[in-house]
Amino acid sequence: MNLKGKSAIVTGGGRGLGKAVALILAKEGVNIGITGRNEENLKATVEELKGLGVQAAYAIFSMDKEAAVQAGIAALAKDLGGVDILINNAGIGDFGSIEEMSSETWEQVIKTNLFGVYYAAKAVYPFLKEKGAGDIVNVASTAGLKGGPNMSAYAASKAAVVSLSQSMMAEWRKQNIRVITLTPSTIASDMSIQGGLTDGNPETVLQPEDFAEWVRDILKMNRRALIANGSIFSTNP
Ligand SMILES: NC(=O)c1ccc[n+]([C@@H]2O[C@H](COP(=O)([O-])OP(=O)(O)OC[C@H]3O[C@@H](n4cnc5c(N)ncnc54)[C@H](O)[C@@H]3O)[C@@H](O)[C@H]2O)c1
Ligand SMILES: O=C(O)[C@H](O)[C@@H](O)[C@H](O)[C@H](O)CO
Repeated sequence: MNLKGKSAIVTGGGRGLGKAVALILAKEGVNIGITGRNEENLKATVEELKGLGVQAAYAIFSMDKEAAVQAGIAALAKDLGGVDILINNAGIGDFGSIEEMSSETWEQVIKTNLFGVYYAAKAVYPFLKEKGAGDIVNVASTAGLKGGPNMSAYAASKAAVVSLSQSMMAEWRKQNIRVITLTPSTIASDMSIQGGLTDGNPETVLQPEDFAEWVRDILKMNRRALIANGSIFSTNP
């Protein structure tokens, strides 16, 4: 794939997975616009990107505010002279039980992770349509394929992103726009450390142990559980 000279917008590109993807694309010669909320991170990342010899710019906005997402994406498209690729990566992981998590937090997770992905794709779409080609990568999670304990809002938001991507794919294929859904498992980042899924050491993933415990509990309930392709399906006995 020759990506040299293309332009990509990476939401949540100031740290974590988004920053890693932005750097990889920049090494391929892609001009990068990153978005986020922390100006210090964004500025430092833009300098790193420029150091790789590409154009780089940032925009600050919150993914849950449609008008702000639209204005921020339009500003980056102007800075970069167009957009070819959207990496729809920004998201929050707020982990907790259904019983204890406040409904406000639940709503905020859905708004950021689902509405945010929708707002950003919708804002980028006219630029890709005009070019007659483009790529949108929506970052979901394995959590969206199966759900799990203490992640009801997060998993529901990511399941919806999987479905939303399929609708985008179906609607926009005629405009030659590819829509790709990523469903990563646990990766050491600020989000997974704060969520108690890892301890920051790339070798240590804590969450699968909880998850295995959950599977054992399902089995104890005398339900049949089938594990396939990283997903768990349980059926009533
Ligand atoms: N780390 C993992 O194990 C893992 C696994 C699967 C999927 N993911 C997904 O990968 C993506 C990146 O996560 P990460 O692990 O790098 O976490 P992270 O917390 O380091 O990065 C998240 C980024 O999203 C931005 N963001 C969050 N809420 C925002 C908002 N309201 N407005 C604007 N920007 C906002 C943050 O500023 C940050 O840059 C997320 O969508 C996450 O759900 C992560
Ligand atoms: O941040 C994430 O999205 C999480 O890491 C999930 O992907 C879990 O790791 C998954 O549910 C494994 O059981």
